[in-house]
Amino acid sequence: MEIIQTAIPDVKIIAPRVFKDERGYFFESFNKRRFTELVGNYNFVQDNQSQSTRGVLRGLHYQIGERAQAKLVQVLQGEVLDVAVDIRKGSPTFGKHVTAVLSSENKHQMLVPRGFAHGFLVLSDIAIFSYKCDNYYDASSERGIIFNDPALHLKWGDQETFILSEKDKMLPLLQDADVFEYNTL
Ligand SMILES: Cc1cn([C@H]2C[C@H](O)[C@@H](COP(=O)(O)OP(=O)(O)O[C@H]3O[C@H](C)C(=O)[C@H](O)[C@H]3O)O2)c(=O)[nH]c1=O
Repeated sequence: MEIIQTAIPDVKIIAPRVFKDERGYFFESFNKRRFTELVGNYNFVQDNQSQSTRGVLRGLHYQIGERAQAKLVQVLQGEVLDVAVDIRKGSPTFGKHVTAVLSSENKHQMLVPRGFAHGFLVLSDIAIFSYKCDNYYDASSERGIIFNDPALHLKWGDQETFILSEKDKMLPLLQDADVFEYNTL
């Protein structure tokens, strides 16, 4: 398992060690001891999975306050452009983002810490997205930021149109969104 640093120190890309043979491949998709050693001590309590078609954009989402979630995200089928935005007021990288192509091919995972908004755009016909959360879902704590907020300077590839939920179409700009205090996380 190799850890790839990103432009935001707390956001990590994890490249698992893949064993290939004539049958196919094997890799440890999560190993608590190794993960704690190389990334940090997370108590993941909930696994989520979603399936989406090409052009679907889910996000930018997060849970606020005590119900904030760190996420370890991966793609089981297909390919996505994954985005994490730092929304920790006081952070030296506030408003900055990390993007990474995650796919069933590269098997890369991204650790999205608490205090970040997260989203992804599906680049393949179908994508199955699977991720661990270190806090339970709480609908009342759900917040979001509109994916094309000009202040974020996000580049979603050459996609012209996006498929969003009605909820995601109405998300606020970062300037109007609930954010985190850097020194409370
Ligand atoms: C997130 C979540 C949702 N739900 C229910 C609530 C809705 O009735 C239904 C679909 O939820 P939603 O449209 O919010 O699903 P996504 O758009 O994939 O949301 C996720 O997408 C982005 C990329 C994220 O990072 C978040 O983890 C999460 O917000 O599942 C649950 O029952 N439990 C959950 O943990």
